[in-house]
Amino acid sequence: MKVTVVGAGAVGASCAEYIAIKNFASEVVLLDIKEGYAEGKAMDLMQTASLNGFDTKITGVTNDYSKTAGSDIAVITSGIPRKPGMTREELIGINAGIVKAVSSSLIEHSPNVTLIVVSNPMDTMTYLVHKTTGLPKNKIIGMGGALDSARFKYRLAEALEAPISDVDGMVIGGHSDTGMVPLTSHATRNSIKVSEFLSAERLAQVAEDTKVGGATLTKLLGTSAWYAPGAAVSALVQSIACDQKKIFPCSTFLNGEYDLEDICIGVPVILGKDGIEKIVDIPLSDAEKAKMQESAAGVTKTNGLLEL
Ligand SMILES: NC(=O)c1ccc[n+]([C@@H]2O[C@H](COP(=O)([O-])OP(=O)(O)OC[C@H]3O[C@@H](n4cnc5c(N)ncnc54)[C@H](O)[C@@H]3O)[C@@H](O)[C@H]2O)c1
Ligand SMILES: O=C(O)C[C@H](O)C(=O)O
Repeated sequence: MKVTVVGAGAVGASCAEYIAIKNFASEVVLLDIKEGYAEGKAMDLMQTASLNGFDTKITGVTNDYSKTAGSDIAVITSGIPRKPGMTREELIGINAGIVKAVSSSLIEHSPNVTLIVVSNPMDTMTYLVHKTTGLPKNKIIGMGGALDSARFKYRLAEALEAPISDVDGMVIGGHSDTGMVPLTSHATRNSIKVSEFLSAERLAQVAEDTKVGGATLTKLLGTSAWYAPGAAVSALVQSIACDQKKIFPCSTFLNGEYDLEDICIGVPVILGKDGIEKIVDIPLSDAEKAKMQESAAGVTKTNGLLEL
């Protein structure tokens, strides 16, 4: 199993590290445009192999796509992150050109690759890849919901004063400060609805804290987060590489599902060896349906800024 990660910055390196530590891929290629940067990150990571007990071979290259040839999965993290006070949508001007060029180069050398798009604004970047590459839609996956759901579980566990392993929950919709739809009515603590333990007000606070999870970290760190994003990407890569068929909310092209069309946005999917193997339709309340439509309107507005 060969995995390429484009962008050896904060998220790309974290993602490569988690993939290696989980020890399921034979090879990870890190590629960056900055001279020597990916080579340095790869060497540093390889020097953790004997300490962390993995055999994955990590190599770094400067913009040489021939070294990515034959990749089964590629992750696109190249582009700029936001600074405190910015929205993800403001990154479109620079990141659209980068994502378009990078996806085209990856596919040229690995025509059967499954692409995971991370660069922001992620739903729009996933749509861009869908519109410009000709890859089948099951092989184009936007990562956002897996991260947002992890943050939702963190906030739920905090409110419940429960261990995170006791908590389950999912966030669908657009990966934006206003567009996320945390499914509070579906969230559980060891199969008991969390509404049995938390007031409506406390649950609404959990949902709000979840939605601004990325912005909160960006304010604290001065740039956007990387550990949880890297871990979330590695979980998607593992589900595909090991054909685990796990359910994650991912941004995928919709053609009528969830009453939405011509958009990439986060919905639950089954991830296995064929990438997105199934979009899972779950019953939503009227309020959740309305939030999904509102979220989609926001993503569609951002998509309108693309030069396709
Ligand atoms: N979808 C999500 O959930 C999620 C989570 C975290 C970050 N992000 C996004 O991921 C992106 C990367 O974030 P980061 O914190 O790693 O940023 P970073 O600045 O640390 O790393 C980005 C890397 O991309 C490289 N790069 C730029 N143009 C390139 C090109 N054409 N080819 C190859 N490499 C190129 C840069 O040299 C840099 O090393 C940002 O757009 C950020 O908003 C998305
Ligand atoms: O918040 C960001 O800009 C980065 C990423 O989308 C995140 O949610 O951490």
